[in-house]
Amino acid sequence: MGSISEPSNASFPIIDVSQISSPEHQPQIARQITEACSTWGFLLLKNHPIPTSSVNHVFDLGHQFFSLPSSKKDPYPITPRSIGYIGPLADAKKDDKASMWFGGPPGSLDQYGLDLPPFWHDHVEEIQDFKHKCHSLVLHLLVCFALAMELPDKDFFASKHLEDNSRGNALRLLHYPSRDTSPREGGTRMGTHTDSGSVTLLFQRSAGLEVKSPSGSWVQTPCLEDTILVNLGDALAFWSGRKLRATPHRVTFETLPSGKERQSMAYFCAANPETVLEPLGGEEESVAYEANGMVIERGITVGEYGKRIMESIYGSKMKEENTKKAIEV
Ligand SMILES: O=C(O)CCC(=O)C(=O)O
Ligand SMILES: [Fe+2]
Repeated sequence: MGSISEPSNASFPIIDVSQISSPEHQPQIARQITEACSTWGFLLLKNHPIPTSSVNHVFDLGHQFFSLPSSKKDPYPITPRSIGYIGPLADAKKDDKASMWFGGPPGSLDQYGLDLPPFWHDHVEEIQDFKHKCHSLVLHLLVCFALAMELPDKDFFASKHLEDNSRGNALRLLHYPSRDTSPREGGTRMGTHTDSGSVTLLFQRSAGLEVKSPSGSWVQTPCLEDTILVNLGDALAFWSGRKLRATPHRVTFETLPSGKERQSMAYFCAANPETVLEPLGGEEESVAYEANGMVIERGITVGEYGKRIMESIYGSKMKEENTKKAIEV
């Protein structure tokens, strides 16, 4: 593996979104965000509207939860509704990280509380509130894309990302444990992948994520206090006619050695399942859009795309499962 550059704040896009709701400043912010998403497919938001206290609270809850003995977590494996836990070295790729998933529309954590490890029973409201704050910010970003792409309706993307969409929106708390000895030669913390949906918000407590830079080299993303890392998924990249990019990223033992712990949290937002993915701009693309070993075809729905990803990973029995789980666990 080649060496990984240190985070470079000089070239990595960092965008101030304090005025994202102001009609006067929105067009300029929209241009900056869209430019970053067309080149890097990643950016850091600073002065964003999600209170630091909310972010820290969910991080602290996550830390308490991940510190519990396995007996309090393992009996609640992730379910088809994308609610539940998966421990280190337990997913198909044996990645050395743990995840706690909170999938589904508002209310589903109340409705399917039995899927949750008991630790979370007293914290459902806080998690749902945090998901709601994340969703509101994603909607702002989606308006920015439509404005900068000069679509006739600035809500073109946002109106197709309902918060109560049954499949799309999930919060994932991640914990990369520290160990005295490396668990496996050649293993990964999180394998190279692109996200599948539309927009991901990533909160980090320390550095460790690597992304493919526009020049093709792997670089570490900067990790600055009170910022949110944003990246895009394949469905939106395809739908935008490839104006927006879904960029490969990963976490390796090289940048996050086994002796080092790391916590992050990702909010994944995907379009409503009935949304038809027809590339905007209308140009005929001779090169197929390939992502995570699958081709996305024109006219496919977000729901069908999700189903195919599931089937490609789990086989044809998994018809009604959620997309996120399939790609990211
Ligand atoms: O741990 C991280 O920071 C990356 C998480 C990620 O890429 C994902 O969950 O899809
Ligand atoms: Fe990811």
